[in-house]
Amino acid sequence: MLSLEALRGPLAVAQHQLEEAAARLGIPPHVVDLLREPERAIAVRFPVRMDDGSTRIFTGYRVQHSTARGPGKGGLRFHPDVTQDEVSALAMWMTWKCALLDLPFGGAKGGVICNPKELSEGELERLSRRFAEEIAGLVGPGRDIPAPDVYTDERVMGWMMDTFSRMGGRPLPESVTGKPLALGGSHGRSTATARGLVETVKEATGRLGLPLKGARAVIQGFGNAGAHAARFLEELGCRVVAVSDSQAAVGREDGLPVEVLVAHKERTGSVAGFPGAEEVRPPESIVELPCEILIPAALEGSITEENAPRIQARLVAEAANGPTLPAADRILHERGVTVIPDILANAGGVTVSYFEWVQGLQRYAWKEETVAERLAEHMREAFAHAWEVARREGTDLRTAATMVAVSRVYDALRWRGV
Ligand SMILES: NC(=O)C1=CN([C@@H]2O[C@H](COP(=O)(O)OP(=O)(O)OC[C@H]3O[C@@H](n4cnc5c(N)ncnc54)[C@H](O)[C@@H]3O)[C@@H](O)[C@H]2O)C=CC1
Ligand SMILES: O=C(O)CCC(=O)C(=O)O
Repeated sequence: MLSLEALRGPLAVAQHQLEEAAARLGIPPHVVDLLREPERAIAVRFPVRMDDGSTRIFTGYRVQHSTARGPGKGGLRFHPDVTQDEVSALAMWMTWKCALLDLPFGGAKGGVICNPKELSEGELERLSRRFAEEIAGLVGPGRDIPAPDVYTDERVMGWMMDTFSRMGGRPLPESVTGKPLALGGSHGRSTATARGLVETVKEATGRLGLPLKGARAVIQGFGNAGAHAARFLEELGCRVVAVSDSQAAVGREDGLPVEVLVAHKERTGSVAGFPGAEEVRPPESIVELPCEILIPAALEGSITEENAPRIQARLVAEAANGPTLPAADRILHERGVTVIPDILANAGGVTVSYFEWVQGLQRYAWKEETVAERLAEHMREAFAHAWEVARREGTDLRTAATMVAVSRVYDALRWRGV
């Protein structure tokens, strides 16, 4: 058994979380053994013609961790550091997230090793379409439904849906979620992760007696999840005192004006050099700044045993998947810092993806208010359930949320005869 401090790789972290929950639930060893590794995984290597006439070879993965509760569901990441180990962990977290929210999905995830910032739009389109063709045998509306994740967006989802539809010989809006509205996307999907996150922050701060008005928020990662979270927290009266992206971190004691900062990032490609803000150095130390609410919204492993003792926030809401390593989790729990775990805090994205899939199957679009109301209701219910289990079992919220999820997956496996 590895010590908590040695658990750093995403799959080892996810397996540890599973084992912790399974031990408390008394799940039989063969079921834990089954769930420790993905059900199905493919690695593909494929050529893409570049604008200069050369051909480059890319590697990508699609991993289905579990389809016990329904078709695989999960995002697709384009990033230079993607590994099969990472994608497998992300797929396992998708299984728990969908089970916790009681969505009729299993868990899956995909990734392509590439740096989309260095690709032209044409190269990105050819890469997306070719990757879609390579994984088409494994995915599909009733088997596994991709969605956006880090450095992928509605454009990429549109190209993938078009590729699947051409291959299937008919429009297949239900094959991908996070699509543009014009292709059957859902109202509210682009802001869903952040809306869901903020709903859990409201639930947690209410129970902790922490007023949101005037609360200081620090956000690591200023993309889809992080920037929208900043917007919604500002609307609730929080001061967003620091944010970071892959290039820099900036802060301002009286609060950064979020809309102006978003426009600056759109114009320059980074939050770096935002007028009137101070630079935070090194950027990763942003998680240690004084604040009430810390939102990791970038990549895995940013909260470690080294920085956890210096974290000043009272509440950590994980927009990112896997940002807190197990040794850091223990330190934060002992220090009385509440962590809303990824599988709960960022589940708004997949919840609205589920709504989008249902709308695609029904060929019937819901109104924006319907999506918003149902999302808030799902998030509040999942939060209340995890909170209640944490109190009853005397655990942190991550263990409680994972216990709820693992017991639901176990239930499905038992009824399937496993
Ligand atoms: N987009 C979605 O619906 C969902 C996203 N998530 C998770 O949220 C996290 C962020 O995803 P998105 O916002 O969708 O991606 P995105 O591609 O829109 O944004 C990622 C942001 O993180 C920043 N970043 C990258 N490396 C960084 C670093 N080392 N330090 C600080 N910032 C860094 C980038 O500059 C960018 O601003 C990921 O962990 C993802 O898995 C979770 C659930 C749903
Ligand atoms: O919307 C989805 O299907 C999945 C989003 C995702 O990848 C995640 O929740 O980590």
